[in-house]
Amino acid sequence: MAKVLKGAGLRGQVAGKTALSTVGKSGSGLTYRGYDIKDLAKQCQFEEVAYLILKGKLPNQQELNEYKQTLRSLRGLPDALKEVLERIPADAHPMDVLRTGCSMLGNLETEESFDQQQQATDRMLACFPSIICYWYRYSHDGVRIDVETDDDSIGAHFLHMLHGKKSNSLHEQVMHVSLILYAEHEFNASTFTARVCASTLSDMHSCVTGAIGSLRGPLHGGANEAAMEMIEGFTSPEHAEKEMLGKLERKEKIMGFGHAIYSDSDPRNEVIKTWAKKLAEDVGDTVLYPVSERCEEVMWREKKLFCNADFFHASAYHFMGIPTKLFTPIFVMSRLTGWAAHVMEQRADNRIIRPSADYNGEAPRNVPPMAERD
Ligand SMILES: CC(=O)SCCNC(=O)CCNC(=O)[C@H](O)C(C)(C)COP(=O)(O)OP(=O)(O)OC[C@H]1O[C@@H](n2cnc3c(N)ncnc32)[C@H](O)[C@@H]1OP(=O)(O)O
Ligand SMILES: O=C([O-])CC(=O)C(=O)O
Repeated sequence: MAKVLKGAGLRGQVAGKTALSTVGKSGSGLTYRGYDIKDLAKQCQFEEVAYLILKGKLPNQQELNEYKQTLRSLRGLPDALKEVLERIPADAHPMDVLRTGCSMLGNLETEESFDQQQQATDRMLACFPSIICYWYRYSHDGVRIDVETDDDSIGAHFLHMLHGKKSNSLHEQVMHVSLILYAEHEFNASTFTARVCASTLSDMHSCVTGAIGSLRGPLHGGANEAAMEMIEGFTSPEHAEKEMLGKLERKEKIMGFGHAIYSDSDPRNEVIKTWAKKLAEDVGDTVLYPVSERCEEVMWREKKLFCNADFFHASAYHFMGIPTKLFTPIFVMSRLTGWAAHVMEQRADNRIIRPSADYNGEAPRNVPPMAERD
């Protein structure tokens, strides 16, 4: 494990301006364009929030209907992309599949000028669920699914393709909430990756491909999968408590806890936790939810570490029958809105992002001839 230097990781340094969200400001916790995340999760569908983040205002009913219709019309996949997906093995990680899928789409439907940035974004928003599920169902079940469903929302489209049947209204609602919660989060690692890429005046697909790679890691989006792998190994709250104490004793990192910006809670946790509880009741769970709650109690009691957005997402997704390895790709389906909006914001007022390094290597020296080297 690398040694963590004080002040490392650009912590606390302002790296640019954004009008998209505030994270960890006192009072409201997390806002998208001034709206509190809790109000958005209670009152809106994901497509409304995507519209807000990308276009700067909440849509009226007609604008929302038209936007959803546009997204529905963009769900299909080109044959060349399907061929690539069919060649990726079943044991590949779906984040790698999505990274390749995004990059391939950029070859087939290249963003030729920045005038096409909204179009390129809408296309990815509409077809990323198709990419994930087409590959997953082909490589795991051997079926070539129809990705052009008439489902109303992105979340329902995803669940329909994954399970081969329409989702129920509870699950569709949870998908709206989850996708809203994950949509945008200021200068997190994957968004910053996208902005650095955008600052070179690169294309939208390159920015998003890089961001997918950053989100994949367990210290960022990959934590929801790592949290699931941990909690499903616990058979009871008592067992969870014993194991968690052991992990803390051994100074192991516990995925789904802690945050680089929030200091005492992540406002998204309270929201997704409520829905995880509803889903637990819906499926009659008596283990996973109580185990998750006990993990939360132990971490707070022992270390004052709180659940971040990822922890209760794990059990919520699990109760909806979503395979663990598809958890982080769902994060992508949502965060794409934030990434693309940041790329647009960067392009609108750009200077190449190029920080300086504090050199701590060798002093200047001569290149020795080959015969004199060790
Ligand atoms: C949607 C998202 O991306 S949310 C983040 C998802 N990631 C995770 O859940 C991974 C687990 N969490 C972590 O690794 C970290 O908390 C991060 C990466 C989120 C933030 O990292 P940092 O800002 O460097 O953490 P921070 O400086 O607050 O850590 C303070 C101390 O708490 C410890 N700590 C922080 N998180 C954890 C954790 N999850 N488990 C155990 N200890 C932890 C650190 O080791 C550190 O201890 P030390 O001072 O003895 O070295
Ligand atoms: O902001 C961060 O560092 C990580 C995070 O919670 C997110 O990207 O949603």
